[in-house]
This record gives sequence, C-alpha cells and structure tokens, in this order.
Amino acid sequence: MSDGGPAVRRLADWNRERLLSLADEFGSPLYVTDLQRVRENCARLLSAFPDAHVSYAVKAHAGRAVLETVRETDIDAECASAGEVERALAAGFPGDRIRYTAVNPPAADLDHVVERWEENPELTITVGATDTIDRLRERGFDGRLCLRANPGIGAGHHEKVRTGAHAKFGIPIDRVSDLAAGVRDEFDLVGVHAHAGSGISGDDLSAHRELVRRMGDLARSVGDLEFVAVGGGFGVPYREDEPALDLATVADATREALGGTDAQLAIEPGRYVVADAGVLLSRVNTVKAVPETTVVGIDAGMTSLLRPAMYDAYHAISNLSRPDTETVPTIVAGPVCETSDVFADGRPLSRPERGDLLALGNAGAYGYEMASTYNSRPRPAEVVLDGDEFRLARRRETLDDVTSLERTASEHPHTDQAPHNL
Ligand SMILES: Cc1ncc(COP(=O)(O)O)c(C=O)c1O
Ligand SMILES: N[C@@H](CCCC[NH3+])C(=O)O
Repeated sequence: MSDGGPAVRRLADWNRERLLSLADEFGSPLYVTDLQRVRENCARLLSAFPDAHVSYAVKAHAGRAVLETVRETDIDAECASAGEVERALAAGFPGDRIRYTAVNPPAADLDHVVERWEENPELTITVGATDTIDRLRERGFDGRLCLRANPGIGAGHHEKVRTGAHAKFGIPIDRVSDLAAGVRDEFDLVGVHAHAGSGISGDDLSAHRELVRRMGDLARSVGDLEFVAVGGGFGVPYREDEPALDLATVADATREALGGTDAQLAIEPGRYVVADAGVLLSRVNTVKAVPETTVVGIDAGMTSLLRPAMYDAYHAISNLSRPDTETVPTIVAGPVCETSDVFADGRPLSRPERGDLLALGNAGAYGYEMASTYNSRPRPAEVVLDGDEFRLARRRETLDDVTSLERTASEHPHTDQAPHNL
C-alpha cells in the first residue's frame, strides 16, 4: 500500500524556524495549516480504502484552501449545514460530490440546500428524522435521499462526541427498513448512514466493528442501495507517545464487519484529514511563579482553540523560542475569564519567558472552526503552507469585526409592542 507520507506527524516534525518567522510576520495567535500534509492524509485514506467512497467532513476545517486541496484529490465533501454546502460549492465541488447531512435543520438551511439541489440535482441529502423528510417534501425535494440510522452504538474520545447512541442523531435502526420501503416511490433512495462518534482509537475497534456489522445488516435488509455510509471518527495521536491509527487494520475490520453487500462502503473522516496538518502559534505574555509550578499566560485562549476547555483534550505544546533549555512544570493558560481556559496543567515546558512563542500541535481539526469571540476576543488569523510557499488564508479578526453586528437604538428603534417582546 502506498501510504502517501509518514503516518504520524508530531509537533517536533514542524520546521521551528519557519513557524517563528511566520509568527513574526503575521502576529499571534496564528493558525498554520500545511496543505501538503492534507494531501498526504487524503492519499493515505484513499489507498487504505480503495473501494470505498470517501467524503471529507467539512466541519473539521472549512477553510477554502483546505476544501480546494481536498477537492483536488478524489475525496468528496460531507456538509453539516447550508453554510458548509455553500463553502463546498464555492471551493469547486460539483453537486454530485456533495452530501449534506441534516441534523434538526433550521428552515433556512433546508430552503437554501433545496435551492442548491435544484441547480445541482445530484446533491445527496441525508436525513435523521421523519420530520426532515416531510419538510423536504413540502419544499418539492424528490432527489437523492439517504437515511441516517441511530445504530445504538457510540464511540469517541469524549462522551460529548459519541453520537451513535444519542437519540438526537438518526432514526432508530430497527425502523429504517420500513421507512425506506415507504419513501422509495417518492425519493431516489441511495443510501443508509450512521456515525458512531469522533476520535476512535486503534486500541479498541469493537464499537466500530459492531456499528459496521449493524449497518451491513441494514443495507442487506433495505436492499438496492448505492452506498452504506459508516461515518468518520478515525482518531489521530494527540499525545506524544500515542501510536497512529493503523488505517489498514481499520479498513480490514470495516470490510469484514460489513459483510457482502452490493452497496458501496462510504466513509466520511474529518479529523484524520486535517488534525496534524495544523498548529496554533501563541505568544507568552505572562510568566508567574507560584508554589510548585509556573503559570504561563498566552495570547491564545479557549476562544482560539476550544477543545481543551470543552473536552479536556490534550494538545502537545512546545516552546519554539527555547528548544534546548531544561523544562519546568507549567500551567499554560489563556486570557479568557474562565477557569476552563487552560491548555495544560503540569506540562513540562522549556523555561518560558515573556515574548516566547509556543506551538500547540494537532490544531488543524476543530480548531479555527470552533473558535468564538467570547470576551470580545477577535479570532486568530490563518496562514496556509504549500511546499515553500505560504499565504494568509484568513485574516485576523479585528475589534471592528467583533462589534460590527451591533445596532444602536437610534439606528433601529423598536416600536413593536407585540407579546414576543415580553
Ligand atoms: C455525521 C458525521 N460524519 C463525520 C464526522 C467526522 O468525524 P471525524 O472528524 O471524527 O472524522 C462527524 C463528526 O463527528 C459527523 O458528525
Ligand atoms: N469537535 C469535536 C469532534 C466532534 C465532531 C462533530 N460530530 C472534537 O474536537 O473532537
């Protein structure tokens, strides 16, 4: 199998001098995304799953440069909202390479996606509730439909990302066959779908296997389907000593669990494509010695990278400014007024000093995408690398951007005394 590049890319594999100079030029906090690594990750997926249909879960990183890079491979786009569909189209994905997975979709999303479907009739819509089918019907949609099952099995790195057993997602799997028979005349029923969750590790593929087995059974019971999608969720090593997921093993386990079916296997990884293609650079502004540790205050916070605050997620951190000095235990914390705005506690770091530049690894997936402007903090900029070239891909947000939606009472006087004001 041609693996398309080394399977693990650790923080130490990034070019330190290059990152230092990018932060000097573009400021911090700064996301840096390496498109060549995105390509390598896509190539590894395609070679491990040569017979599968592969879509990229756009939610992991929806930046234009990443989407264009993925589009140039044979990987399609799996979108979670009208906005993501719009971004996929703008990045050049044709409609037949876009799958929209609707989760309790707001009316505006359905209006928009159905409008796009009218122009791109090969676009596929995946639904996880009969309400969504009714609402699509009301809008005149009769195109490619996929039914999302709730398989009753969740997996993932944290309970908040285990979707497969949560009632929010999908139609209970034992009802899907009947529903499929009922909607076949009206829609072009092309597939069934499920997703266990995000961050499945190679140590335990049992949940993944069981989900795929149930989906194989479902595909056989529904019959006459183009594809059976078993979601994404392939994990990457966040800790320095964690091994990489062995994709060949996952692919073998998936094929074996699926069993014989005419429906093509479909997968939709997000994290695997972009996580190790991105780092977040952040400058130290405060160094405070406290009993037994040193608090290192940095200019990135939970508003730049939410994962540690939300999931207690681990991201490798390195002091790029002092690669060779002895380490001290530290607490690395952001500028947001929340106790959870801490990236690491007890982490050894090369003696940090004010002005040093830190890098946080594996920030390419669910990094910028989950950033916010809480505490009125502008979101970081993003630079993309491609070989020796680099360019600004998303400019830094400004304070004017953050306040731009504000309207004063004199600009928008509100005279409506209706009950909804109460
Ligand atoms: C339906 C669906 N597909 C794919 C993904 C991508 O997951 P991951 O980034 O873990 O591969 C997600 C996110 O968990 C998802 O909800
Ligand atoms: N945002 C999550 C992944 C969940 C993806 C959405 N289903 C994470 O950072 O790990």
